[in-house]
Amino acid sequence: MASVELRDIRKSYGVLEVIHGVSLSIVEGEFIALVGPSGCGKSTLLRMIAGLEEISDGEVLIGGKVVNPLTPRERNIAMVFQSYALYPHMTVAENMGFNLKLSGLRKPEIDKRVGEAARMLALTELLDRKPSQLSGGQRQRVAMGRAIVRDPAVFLFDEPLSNLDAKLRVQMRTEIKALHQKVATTSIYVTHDQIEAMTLADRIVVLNGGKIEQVGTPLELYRTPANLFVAGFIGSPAMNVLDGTVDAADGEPAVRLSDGSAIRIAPERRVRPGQAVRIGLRPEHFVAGGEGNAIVGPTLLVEPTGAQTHVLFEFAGKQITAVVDGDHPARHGTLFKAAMERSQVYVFDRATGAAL
Ligand SMILES: Nc1ncnc2c1ncn2[C@@H]1O[C@H](COP(=O)(O)OP(=O)(O)OP(=O)(O)O)[C@@H](O)[C@H]1O
Repeated sequence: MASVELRDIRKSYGVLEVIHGVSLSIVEGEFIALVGPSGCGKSTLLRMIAGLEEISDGEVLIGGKVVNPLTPRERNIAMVFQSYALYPHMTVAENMGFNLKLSGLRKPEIDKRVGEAARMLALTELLDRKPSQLSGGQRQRVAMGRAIVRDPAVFLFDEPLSNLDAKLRVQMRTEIKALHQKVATTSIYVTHDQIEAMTLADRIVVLNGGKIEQVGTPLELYRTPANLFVAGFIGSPAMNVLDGTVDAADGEPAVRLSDGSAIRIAPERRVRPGQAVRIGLRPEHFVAGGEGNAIVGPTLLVEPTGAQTHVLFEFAGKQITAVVDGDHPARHGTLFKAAMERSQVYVFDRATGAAL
């Protein structure tokens, strides 16, 4: 287990800089998720920590020691990829122990470590099978087992679950979390799935265009996003965004929307009259049919998911999503009214996107 520190890391391919100075301190045993849209630099950053990609500028420290000149093997990290990269001609046990064999460990020690990891991952019964005789989830568990047996200082995961079907992803997510609770090895996990990041991580790093937008616990990012980008990225279904201008309604601070209606906002928002803003309304914060701070429009689509129903309705020329109780009687074509607490109306500067 070790701390990881990134100090003003940069990466350029030729003249093109794709990572623009990333600094981050990860404490021992922490589980960090790196999230962001495709091409934002998640994998590049992870590969630089792993030593698989040269660092153009800045320093990576593992356990307080600068590792820039070290090879991946010397960094004592283990990486789990999306493709399991198992050797097809070897058994599960041989796959898991292969790296230990390469590093000269004796057979009794290898067997002991493989046995322990197999127990932890429920692979004991499968140790004599070949990868072709395993399901996708089992293969991914073997790939994790191969990482665990090395007892590395840091685990790096690059979208390890993206080849699995939806149900298995959820199951494996739980297993990874349980595993981290057992072994508590410092982990850095790249995903573009914000639910995966929210459920697994102690802290999430939101990357955009090679820069960090915000670092925080899952709930910090959900409740107090630093800007519109983070607000739109964290939370599912995504936050609804409407343009407006800061005004007052009945003497209270409000945002006037394009259709002329006013949505009241919390008095502590740092806004000035006339300021061009965007408000953010989370689908799950709406109260269907509620009075007061509400928007109304025709229902376009009703999507039952079981416990909850997603209602898409039109307001001010935009499609708005509301999450309501599964038994809500919303119907296509009827008017849908959605109210919200003023404390739950997020406000962002329209020019900079910064939370106000
Ligand atoms: N070998 C390379 N040469 C030039 N540009 C590259 C190279 N590898 C990656 N890039 C660029 O660097 C940027 C970051 O890529 P990276 O693969 O790290 O993104 P990512 O966030 O992991 O994306 P995804 O979620 O799609 O895997 C992208 O703009 C990509 O086009």
